[in-house]
Amino acid sequence: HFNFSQLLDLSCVSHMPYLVILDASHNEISDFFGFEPLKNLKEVDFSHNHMTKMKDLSAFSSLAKLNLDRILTEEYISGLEQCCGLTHLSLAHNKISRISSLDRLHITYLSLRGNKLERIEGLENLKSLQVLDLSLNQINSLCGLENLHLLGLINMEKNMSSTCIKSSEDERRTSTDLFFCISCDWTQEQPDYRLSIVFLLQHLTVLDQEKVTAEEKVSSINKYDPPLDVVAARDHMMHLVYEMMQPHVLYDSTLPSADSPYPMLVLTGPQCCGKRELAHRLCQEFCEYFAYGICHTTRGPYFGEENGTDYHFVTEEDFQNMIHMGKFIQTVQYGGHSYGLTRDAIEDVAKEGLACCVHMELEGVLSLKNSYFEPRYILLIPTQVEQYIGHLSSRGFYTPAQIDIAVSRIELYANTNRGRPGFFDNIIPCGTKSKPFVSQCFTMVWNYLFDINMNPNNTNTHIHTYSHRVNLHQMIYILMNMYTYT
Ligand SMILES: Nc1ncnc2c1ncn2[C@@H]1O[C@H](COP(=O)(O)OP(=O)(O)OP(=O)(O)O)[C@@H](O)[C@H]1O
Repeated sequence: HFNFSQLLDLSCVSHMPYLVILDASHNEISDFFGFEPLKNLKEVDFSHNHMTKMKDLSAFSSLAKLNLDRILTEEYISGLEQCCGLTHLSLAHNKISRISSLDRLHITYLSLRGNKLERIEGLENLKSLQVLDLSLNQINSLCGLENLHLLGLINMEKNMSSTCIKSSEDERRTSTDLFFCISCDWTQEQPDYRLSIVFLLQHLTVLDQEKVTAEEKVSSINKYDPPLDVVAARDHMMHLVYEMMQPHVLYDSTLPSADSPYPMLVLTGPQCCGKRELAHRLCQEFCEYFAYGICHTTRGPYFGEENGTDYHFVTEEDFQNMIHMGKFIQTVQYGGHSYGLTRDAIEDVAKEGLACCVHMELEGVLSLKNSYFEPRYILLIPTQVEQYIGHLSSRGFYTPAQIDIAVSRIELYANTNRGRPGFFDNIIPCGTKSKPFVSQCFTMVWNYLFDINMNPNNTNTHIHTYSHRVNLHQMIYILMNMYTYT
């Protein structure tokens, strides 16, 4: 183990074939002349020297650790790609503006601190990389690190302050896309600085020399890609708080009584699976039991839609005002628009002595499940994807991207049903080849109810003798169960 000082050349060590560790740091070495590669050399520290030209390193194939910090030269990485045993490489405080020729190495530790890097490139194939120091550069994006799954320690201190990544409207964010769509500022004073990096590099254990805590990991996920339950809990909490800030109003028709909650039916499933049409038809055909709960939306009406029938169409500003006035029970963002169900919409139906029937996406269901309402939930799930795509396309409203989102959400519903038994009270698989979704579902519902009401021999007629709420519950119960038998 040699340590020199004021050394000018390395010829003296060329004749030490068994040398394993060479520390030639902090000298005056400016060239490699006369230094022949040593077969057993494992660790070399050439840092803090004055080389203007680096020797071709291709002959140093046995090297495992190489320190080339502060050697003040620009073109020194030559033949590094041949050092296939290299695991630790330090190139700090040089003038590197581009990373190259490292991609075939199995490096686990890499320091590029204090260089002139503006972007991270050439590291994407360093799959074994565990520790990376990129501090003191001018980097403004983490793009290029997204596939380094073993990266546990990173130092990004003192990089350029600029907004690196623009936010995206696209809801289908893959983890790679997220590298582009999280808006973060690299100044460490920014509150989101750590969270955004911890989120993007989820295997990190140390960031900027500070341990990444479990709390930070959870907060970063909740911030940038929150699970649906978290979104729903926040939505519920927000509406609850705004409602509490308003003068107290007693919604007597929808308050749960001691023995039974207000009866409500929620049809859920991916966009355009037929739930809206089915809800309307149920409310028309069984108008003595159900009425449609009209949601609010900020999207514009499609051709043929009427304000106050399909939705209350409102501006984003009005929608926000309604949120602040504590009007909503739940709201969701879907396809870039806001949708929400107000307490008044349900109360209007309840005042007529009817059960409220609404349709909504899964996020709405999750939020509603946090409230004191206890609806029954029916999931309508397309079983034939091609037919479902055809159905979406034939409406002519949706872009291919919107169709892709709707189709991908079939899996979300199926997974929720698989993973949470009892989450949906019933499931209607829709989409046989011969009949469109809604007619098929409706015919099943209608025939069954018609049979109960009209057939004098039917023992189920006792539903009419119960109290009104119980009747309504019974009706919903029947709806739930008939699919189990058909
Ligand atoms: N209050 C709400 N909460 C959650 N989801 C809602 C709410 N109101 C509507 N939705 C859902 O938002 C999605 C988009 O609604 P929109 O009316 O724009 O869709 P659509 O293309 O007409 O499809 P659909 O026929 O399913 O309504 C639909 O799946 C709808 O059920």
